[in-house]
Amino acid sequence: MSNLHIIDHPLVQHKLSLMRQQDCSTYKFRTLTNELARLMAYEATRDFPVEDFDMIGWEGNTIQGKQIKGKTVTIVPILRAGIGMLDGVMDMLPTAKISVVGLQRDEETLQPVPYFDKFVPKVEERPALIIDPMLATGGSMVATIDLLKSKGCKDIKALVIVAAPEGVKVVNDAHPDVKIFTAALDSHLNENGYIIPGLGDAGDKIFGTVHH
Ligand SMILES: O=P(O)(O)OC[C@H]1O[C@H](OP(=O)(O)OP(=O)(O)O)[C@H](O)[C@@H]1O
Ligand SMILES: O=c1cc[nH]c(=O)[nH]1
Ligand SMILES: [Mg+2]
Repeated sequence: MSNLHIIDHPLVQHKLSLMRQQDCSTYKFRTLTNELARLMAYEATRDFPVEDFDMIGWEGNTIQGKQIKGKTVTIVPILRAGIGMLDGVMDMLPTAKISVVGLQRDEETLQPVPYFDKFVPKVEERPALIIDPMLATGGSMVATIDLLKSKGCKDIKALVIVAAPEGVKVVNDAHPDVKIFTAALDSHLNENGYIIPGLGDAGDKIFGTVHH
């Protein structure tokens, strides 16, 4: 699986295991989602290009600094669950512009049903970082990448907390240029399209639309 990058940092793996536990509360799940998003954003931005620039240092002399090159990144949360990662990613990319895509997976067909999108100006000139905790069948991710490419985006990355092999293959086949960053490549999907071992329904856990 060529374009998959598993972030095996000890902090990431520790926090992910806490999220997998059955008694993880909404508060804990939400907090851990953001903590993981922060750490993973750090890794996913490792290959951002930098350029030198001249600046005035503390002595009043001209010194060389480094800055990220090109247009400011757009973060693309997939509603709802992607919102759970947004604060964490923005901690690392505080000037990012936010483009939003709303998709709801049909529980029977597992197909993503679009219900909202709003892109920032000049989205086609920006690197895009899609965020969603779950990559299951890959339908939602492919639909989001399709949308971004239809707007002219050329530099797209995906950041997911847990990925299923089925979904990684679907995304790689449809969009081999898109790098996927994940904390875990899990075993498989069950008959309802849930990732095993996975996290359960991430949107429900982040938004509290589930009973504990
Ligand atoms: O890879 P896929 O098979 O498309 O499944 C993954 C999608 O399903 C979940 O969202 P869901 O549709 O449940 O919406 P929610 O975030 O509002 O709960 C998840 O957050 C992904 O967006
Ligand atoms: O395992 C899964 C699959 C899709 N969406 C989720 O929230 N969890
Ligand atoms: Mg959900």
